Amino acid sequence: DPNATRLHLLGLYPMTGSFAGGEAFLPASQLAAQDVNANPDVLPGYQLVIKPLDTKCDGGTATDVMYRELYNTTTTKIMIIGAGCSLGTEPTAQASHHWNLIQLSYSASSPELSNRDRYPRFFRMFPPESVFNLVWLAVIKEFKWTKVATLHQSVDLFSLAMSDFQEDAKAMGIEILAAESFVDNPIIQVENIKNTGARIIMGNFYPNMARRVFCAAYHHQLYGAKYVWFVPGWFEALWWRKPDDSIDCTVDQMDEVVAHTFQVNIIALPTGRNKPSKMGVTTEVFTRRFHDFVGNGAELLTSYKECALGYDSVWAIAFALEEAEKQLQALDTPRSLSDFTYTDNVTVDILFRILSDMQFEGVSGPVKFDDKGDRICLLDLHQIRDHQSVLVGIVDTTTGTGNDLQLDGYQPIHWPDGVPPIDFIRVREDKQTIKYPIFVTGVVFALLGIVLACCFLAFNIRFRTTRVIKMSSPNINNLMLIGGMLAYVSIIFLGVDVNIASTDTFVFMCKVKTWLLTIGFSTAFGAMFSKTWRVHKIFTNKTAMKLDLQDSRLCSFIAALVVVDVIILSIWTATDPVKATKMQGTKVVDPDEDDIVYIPIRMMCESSNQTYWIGAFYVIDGLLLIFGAFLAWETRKVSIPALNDSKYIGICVYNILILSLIGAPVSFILEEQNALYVLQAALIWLAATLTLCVVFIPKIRKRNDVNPTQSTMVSRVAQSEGSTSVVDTQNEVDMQRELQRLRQENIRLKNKILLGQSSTTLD
Ligand SMILES: NCCCC(=O)O
Repeated sequence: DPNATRLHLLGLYPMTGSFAGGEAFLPASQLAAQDVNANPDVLPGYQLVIKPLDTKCDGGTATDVMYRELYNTTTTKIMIIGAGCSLGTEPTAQASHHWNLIQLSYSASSPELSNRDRYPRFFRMFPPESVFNLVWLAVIKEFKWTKVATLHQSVDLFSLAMSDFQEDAKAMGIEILAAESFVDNPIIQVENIKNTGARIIMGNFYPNMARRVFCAAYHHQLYGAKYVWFVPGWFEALWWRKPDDSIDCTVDQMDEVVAHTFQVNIIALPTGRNKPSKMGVTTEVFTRRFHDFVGNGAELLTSYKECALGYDSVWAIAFALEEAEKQLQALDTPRSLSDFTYTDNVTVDILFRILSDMQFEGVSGPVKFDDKGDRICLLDLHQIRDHQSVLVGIVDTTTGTGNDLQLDGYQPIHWPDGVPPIDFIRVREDKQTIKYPIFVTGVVFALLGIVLACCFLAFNIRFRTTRVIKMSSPNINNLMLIGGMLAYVSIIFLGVDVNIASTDTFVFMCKVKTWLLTIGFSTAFGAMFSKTWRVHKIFTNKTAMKLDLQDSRLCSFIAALVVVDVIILSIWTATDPVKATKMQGTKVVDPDEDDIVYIPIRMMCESSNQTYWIGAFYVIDGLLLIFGAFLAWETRKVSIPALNDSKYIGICVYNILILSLIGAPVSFILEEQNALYVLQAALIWLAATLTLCVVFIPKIRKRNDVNPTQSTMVSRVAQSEGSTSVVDTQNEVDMQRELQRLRQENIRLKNKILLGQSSTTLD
């Protein structure tokens, strides 16, 4: 109608950017405007004109183009249609109501846009993205999955939808194994998901980011029959095949990785629906007309089925304007749409009420907005197969009857393995116990050690009156051997685990082992060092007095060490008793079946503060070793091999230090029970055996040696030991007397000199 008044709509369409749906929504809107204008019964006397602007799916651009259009042009816009992309819709819808403009988006789906306080004049033909959670949850429920991971792009559209999903999933008892988000590079997040072992992954991102996600999934092997991916369904067709310089995956690789991915969308073009819309257009007719209207209509419609929402949006606007015109005419002071200005809050209120109550049959199905201005609609579930998106089920959210997934009557879901994959790798406990042959070997070595110690003991007793053995303090040597035997016995107790004993017996054995090892160490090294202490005392003695360093004195020293051990062990046992605890090792994936992961479980006997108790023993025994090393150093010049063990003590301390330095850190790292037992048993056995051999073998070899030049010292030590049986030859007695006489003479002369000096001074 050439006389018709033009009603200008400001159209915001994303023609490029993350979501370039404008290329389909714009022609669909223009087709609708053409149909409205051609229909004399709709909005008579008016003609709809859309002024399309490209938002580039970008908030800044959308705001800029809208402001310019509203400020700089002479034509007043009566409404805004768009934007198509939430990034452009949120800032424009937050501002447009200040011009008293109703804004109706055909596809923006950010849940943020449901906020009536921030977007008071906003409606949309598309539901909020979080609605798709209903389908996700329905599928999860259908296949009895209980563990999922989520991955989303950090923008309101996806963040809000995903946090709603996580809340609803948790309420349903579904565990979120990972909740990852990214800005523009999802590689680390994809790897994190892989590491959690998740198999069901819910993804929310724009199609350009989806390509990056799936390319990363390809590189991290997070795809295939064992994985299920969900992504939005409003991506353009074949979105994964679009040329994209930001990814390093070939088209074939992308085909492989997206196969069997699920996509969820609204049902924008219900198939087989012959019910004509209010405009008298069936889905089929719309499809045909769209093909005719646009050159590449078929391709566009395949890419963006939701463009039917662009068509219905313009019709909704036309119906609202038509009704508003009637209501404006009926006002006390009649007016019309052509009188609209940006300060007119009457018209906008009328339009708002009309749209809020609107209900009509569109080509996309029933059109109705809820109290937040969101579209209520049917949802569908598609699966990508052979580069096609195949409809496999629907969820009807319009009836409020439970939101169950309806799979009957649709293409069956294809599972590459024939069955739905499991939602998480199966975790099995791998009880780690010490193997019998290893334990038996430990027992045999321990017994061999005990036999060796018994042989040394027998030798010590048999030759206790022999000069060399007598000089080396046989009683104290016997204590050293007993200490060694306790250490050997501890090897047997160390190998008793829950495989061969009850848990109570295991805990008891564990305690006994600690007692044996601690007391054995103190006894053996206490004995060794006490002997050296005596040698040190004798050779640093500056007086002629006879030293009281009999064996009983040395035994008291050893007993004191043992008593300290017993006190600490008793307090430990009483206040912080060891208990059997299950220790989990590092998970190991079954090499033949990567759905199964084994967790090594070790039965450990531990107490809460055992680090401190063990630390106390490390300090005490460390000090003992330092003391021993000091004595060995101090007595290094005593040239009586039979008497002085300092060289051997040095070797023993060195052995213990080396074995401890190797053993302690390796024991912390080792998780495998058998390897740990072998290591600990071998270290105890080596420490005991080396110590006993280093001390006793030289004595066996030299048991018949007698060096007359050392007999005076021999005598002196023997005296200190309170012995009377060995050194009472006349020669030695004479030498002893002579030495004593010379010492006394020496002291007398020294005193005389000192007295002489004093009298001189006095003079
Ligand atoms: N319905 C999807 C459009 C994308 C967006 O809201 O940004």
